[in-house]
Amino acid sequence: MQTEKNLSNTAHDSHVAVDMVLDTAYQNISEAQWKELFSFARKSHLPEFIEDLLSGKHVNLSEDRPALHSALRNLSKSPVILDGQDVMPSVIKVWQRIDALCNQWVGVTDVIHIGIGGSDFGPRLAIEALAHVPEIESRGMRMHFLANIDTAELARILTKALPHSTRVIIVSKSFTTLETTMNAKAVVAWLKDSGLTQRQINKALFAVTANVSGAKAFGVEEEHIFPFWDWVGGRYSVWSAVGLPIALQYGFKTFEEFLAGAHAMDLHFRNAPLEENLPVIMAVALLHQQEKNGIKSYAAIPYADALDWFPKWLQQLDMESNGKSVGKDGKPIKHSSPIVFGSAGSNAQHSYFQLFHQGPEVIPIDFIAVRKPMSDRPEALAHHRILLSNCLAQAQALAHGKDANNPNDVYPGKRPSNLLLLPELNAFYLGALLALYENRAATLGALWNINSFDQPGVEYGKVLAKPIEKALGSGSDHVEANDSIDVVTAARINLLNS
Ligand SMILES: O=P(O)(O)OC[C@H]1O[C@H](O)[C@H](O)[C@@H](O)[C@@H]1O
Repeated sequence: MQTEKNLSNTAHDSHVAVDMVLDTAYQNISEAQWKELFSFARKSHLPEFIEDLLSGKHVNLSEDRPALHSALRNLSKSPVILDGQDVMPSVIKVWQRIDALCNQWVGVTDVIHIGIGGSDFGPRLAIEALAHVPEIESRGMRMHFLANIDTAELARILTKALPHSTRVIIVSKSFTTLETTMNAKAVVAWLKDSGLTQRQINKALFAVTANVSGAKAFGVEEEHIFPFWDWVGGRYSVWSAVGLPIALQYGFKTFEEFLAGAHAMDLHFRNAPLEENLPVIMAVALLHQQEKNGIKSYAAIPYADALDWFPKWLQQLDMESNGKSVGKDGKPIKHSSPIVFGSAGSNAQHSYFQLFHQGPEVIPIDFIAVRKPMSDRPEALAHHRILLSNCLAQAQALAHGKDANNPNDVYPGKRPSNLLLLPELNAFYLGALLALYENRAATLGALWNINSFDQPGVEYGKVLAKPIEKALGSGSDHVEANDSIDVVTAARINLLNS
């Protein structure tokens, strides 16, 4: 079996960092091409960018601030200077408060975590991912995540939660996100309707935010507010008190391990030469596929059911960070984020893998596998072996393809993929995995000349929703088009109001 390149492993095919193996053999990139890619990265001043990012320079140019989420997992506590001041004392203070809170919550049956986007995906993913790790003891609270403004999610939660032993955490960097504040009001009303006194409600209500005055104005007591800072992007915020559910459910030590894995990955990102640097290798490989195959999308398929939320978290990370058409200088750019999608394997094989194998487009894939089964029961070992063999088989089939007389049976092959192998799934390696992808997104942004830390494109729709909501609220089915509502939308409003 051969692809373009002889598929015997070359120097750039297999790398280890933080005990994770990245195998790029099926990327089909020659030695000379790798060299060129790393040389391009150097010409693009990537090493300087990495240093600027991790040392607190204002890499978020449009908002004139740093993107210092790495400080939130800096367990070495070494000073991180931002505009002349060490941020670590305030970070450490929040860690201490999280730790203390874990000990205070006794008899809590339900936690309702209200937040959306970056205030939701990270903790939701971590709670799911660590739920079945045998070494991690869960405190057994029902951890409910409430994001959607659609009341279906709210209703589902409120039928299960026991109001007198529920705690509510409102998580919003801005504390102005409509979905979150409305859901929070609805949950407070439910507590009231369930007979809780104002004092009991105050006791139940907590907030995590960069807008402390906003949370206070909402009615959260100051000592129940866990702050984070404007230099932490929402989609990079799970390392802050946004990750509170991880500590509350699995203990502060587990939360620390999660941070430790991410910190280890940051150290690797900062210190490893580009040629051995996992986030960089993954980024330049994607760049190569954009140049060579004009790829427009890529998939992340974790062969671990516990990581089913990972692709959703990754979608926001990659597409909100790098889904842009102009560079830092405001000029059009050649490449930006492909469409990202994925879900747990082997389920995904039974859904959209047909397109990977025989569709007209080349879609690079990150196969993410875990070496250690989630349990050592005999049936778990057998299941795990089948899971891994499927993962390996899919990558091989995609790389080599298959000839046949019947065109229907032809697999074109040369479909690139990475294998990322975690030694086991625990808090440490989950942290390392997320930080790997965060650093990869930042690297891609740097190579594409994109500011990965703002998201101006999400605002316009929110602005337009306001007059539309007003028109829907009017109940009139004679709404006319105006400056903010066009003819099509006016007709749709009239349809809904009729
Ligand atoms: O945390 P919040 O301020 O409530 O923001 C929640 C989300 O809102 C917007 O959709 C932003 O695009 C996201 O980046 C953010 O994560």
